[in-house]
Amino acid sequence: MIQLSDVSIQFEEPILTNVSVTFQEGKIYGLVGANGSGKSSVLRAIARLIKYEGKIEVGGSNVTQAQSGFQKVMYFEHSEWFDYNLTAMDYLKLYSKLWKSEVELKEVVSYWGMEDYVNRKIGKYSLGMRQKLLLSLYALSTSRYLIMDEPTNGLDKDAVILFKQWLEKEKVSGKLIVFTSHYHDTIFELCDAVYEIENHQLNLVDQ
Ligand SMILES: Nc1ncnc2c1ncn2[C@@H]1O[C@H](COP(=O)(O)OP(=O)(O)OP(=O)(O)O)[C@@H](O)[C@H]1O
Repeated sequence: MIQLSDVSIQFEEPILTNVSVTFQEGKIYGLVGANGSGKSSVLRAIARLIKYEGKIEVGGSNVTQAQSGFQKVMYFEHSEWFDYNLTAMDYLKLYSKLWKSEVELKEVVSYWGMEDYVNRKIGKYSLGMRQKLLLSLYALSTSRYLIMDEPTNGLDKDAVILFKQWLEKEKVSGKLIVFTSHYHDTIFELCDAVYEIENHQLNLVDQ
């Protein structure tokens, strides 16, 4: 469970004001909103990367006080976070160790079709290639809480199909997934619930 209780986020302007919502394991949640409405900020708050007021509990533990230490949620915001001098294989090995993954690296590389470039430096990848690497890090994560910012960014249609298949498998295994995307993304078909950020609130959208 991820539970936001009376959460407010504010920069120069308010982003969220006194929002309470609960996300359950084994379900997929979508988050939409206008550009700049605060979608990424909500995910960053859940991942404890920014300050907020109120309480955010992940799996029952209180994370009101941002603390370093074990990162319970899996959040890799976007492919610009990669060090372009490293290779996909460097990251796959690192995440496999960090999350004590039992998934074979070979399987992940093959699922996302990264065989041809897995040992090349990330700086030479296209946007879609970097995004497949980013998604493959989620596939290695053993976290029950997958928080994703625009996961289909840069993917071609075949890769979107792979992503949808993978996401459904993760859901069936009991994971809780929250992702943001833009209004017309077909991945919202997979969601158990979609919320829209409007007027600093999270409003449930009729699907
Ligand atoms: N670290 C920060 N300091 C100050 N303002 C910030 C910071 N991060 C985000 N903002 C502001 O908060 C607002 C929400 O930004 P955020 O990136 O969460 O929106 P978003 O809904 O994800 O946008 P987009 O759809 O364009 O990706 C924006 O006005 C942005 O300028």
